[in-house]
Amino acid sequence: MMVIHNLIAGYFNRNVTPMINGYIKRGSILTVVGSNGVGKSTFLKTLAGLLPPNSGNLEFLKVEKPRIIGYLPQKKNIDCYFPVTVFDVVAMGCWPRINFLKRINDEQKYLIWKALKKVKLLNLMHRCVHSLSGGEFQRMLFARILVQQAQFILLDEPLQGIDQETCEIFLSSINQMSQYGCTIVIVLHDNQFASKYLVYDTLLLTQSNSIWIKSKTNRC
Ligand SMILES: Nc1ncnc2c1ncn2[C@@H]1O[C@H](COP(=O)(O)OP(=O)(O)OP(=O)(O)O)[C@@H](O)[C@H]1O
Repeated sequence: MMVIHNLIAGYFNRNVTPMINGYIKRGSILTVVGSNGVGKSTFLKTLAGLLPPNSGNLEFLKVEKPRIIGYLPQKKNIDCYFPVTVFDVVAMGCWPRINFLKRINDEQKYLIWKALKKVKLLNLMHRCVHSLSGGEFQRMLFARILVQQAQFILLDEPLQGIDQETCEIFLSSINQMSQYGCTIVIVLHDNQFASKYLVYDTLLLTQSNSIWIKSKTNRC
């Protein structure tokens, strides 16, 4: 379980989010919603450890501290012109598990292949990432998450620019990962669609307040 205590996320000394208190149970799904600019991505980056909290703290119960955190950023935060292929980007999901000097083994290659198949990108695996469409790019990032097999997964608008069929594939994979015990936090603009596939709690952020809405289903 992650405990969030009096957390204010922001940049340098500029506070962005309101004060947030709550906890995220292992194996649960939390959606983060709110209007543009309210601090959803900033909150996610703070959970990922990419930004230090401006105040308050985040704490994992010791036994549950995840070794690997999976993070799917928004496309605008990624350099799409870096000369790498789709396979290379998805293979980065293996990096936390392999020695820097070692090559990817057959088991890991199979994992990458399975992830690319799941998101329907097998035919584009040797393409340079700068030539992908927005939706293909998002599918590639999701495949990397699948390969990572992290216990704590943070997804920043994973459904952005994705067609309905692919949304269903993503949401059912997210569901499966949570059933295997992964804890998942997802920033969404519209969580109505997701509610058809997932059972989740919601953190609603406003300029002045944060409201933690518990799921009606008692899942944990
Ligand atoms: N690197 C940064 N440095 C300073 N301020 C930033 C930085 N990134 C974002 N901000 C500001 O922080 C605020 C919250 O941004 P954030 O991206 O977290 O909002 P959001 O709720 O995810 O918005 P959206 O729904 O538009 O994606 C905005 O006012 C934004 O301009």
